[in-house]
Amino acid sequence: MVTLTLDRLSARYGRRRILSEITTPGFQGGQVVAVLGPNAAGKSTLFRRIFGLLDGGGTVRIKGATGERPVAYMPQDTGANAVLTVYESVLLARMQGRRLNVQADDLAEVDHALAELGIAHLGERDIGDLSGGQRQLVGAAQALVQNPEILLLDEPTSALDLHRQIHLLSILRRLARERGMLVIAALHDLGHALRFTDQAMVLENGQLVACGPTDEVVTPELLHRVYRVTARIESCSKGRPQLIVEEAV
Ligand SMILES: Nc1ncnc2c1ncn2[C@@H]1O[C@H](COP(=O)(O)OP(=O)(O)OP(=O)(O)O)[C@@H](O)[C@H]1O
Repeated sequence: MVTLTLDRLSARYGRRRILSEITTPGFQGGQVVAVLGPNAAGKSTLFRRIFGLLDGGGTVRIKGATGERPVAYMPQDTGANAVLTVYESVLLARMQGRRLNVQADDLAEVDHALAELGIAHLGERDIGDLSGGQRQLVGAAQALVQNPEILLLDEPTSALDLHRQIHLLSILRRLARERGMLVIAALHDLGHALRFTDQAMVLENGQLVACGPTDEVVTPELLHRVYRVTARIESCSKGRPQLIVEEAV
């Protein structure tokens, strides 16, 4: 099973230090990990640093990976400059790092990802013509078809309507369990974090201020201290945690 551990991980933009010595326990395949924290806390920077797009001190330790490219990354802004159809863009993501020798199973994976995410009908559309939410789902499909062992998703639900938020997070949690994939997702919706993630790491000003099981990390005290809101957490009739936010302080 794949594990990912961060050891005193730092990152800078120019001379400005953004992340300061982030150290985590080993996150294991099969888990969904939330990366939480207010705006500008350093969540996107952390993803870029883990994916190797930024330099800095410390180590990203990946153990137990079987493939050559174990990590896939879906950035916050998936962009849409390429003149490609949705289908072509997802197929291209599938073929990353390999010669463009498309096999039947590559096409089947693309078909499956588009269908699972509910965007098969968009296959022939140019990606530049999509809505923000449609583009975000295409970004998720591009990441999923790579069959990564570790999947980094930077705010994958930020442009989605409520149904699609729940749908995507449910798929991610199921795939984590089924494939033994480690999913790490930045989320602003702490209710979703409580419902769909196993572990949470909380960043504030580039520092890791809390890390552990999500229901132990996301507490009224943390919400007050880090997010500056008063809130309470209750159980709904189905026993799921419900976050009730009262006011900004
Ligand atoms: N390319 C860049 N060059 C210089 N500074 C940057 C760059 N990208 C981000 N920053 C700065 O790094 C800090 C952390 O930004 P980052 O995007 O990692 O935060 P975030 O937690 O993802 O925020 P948000 O929730 O708003 O998306 C911010 O102060 C931001 O202004």
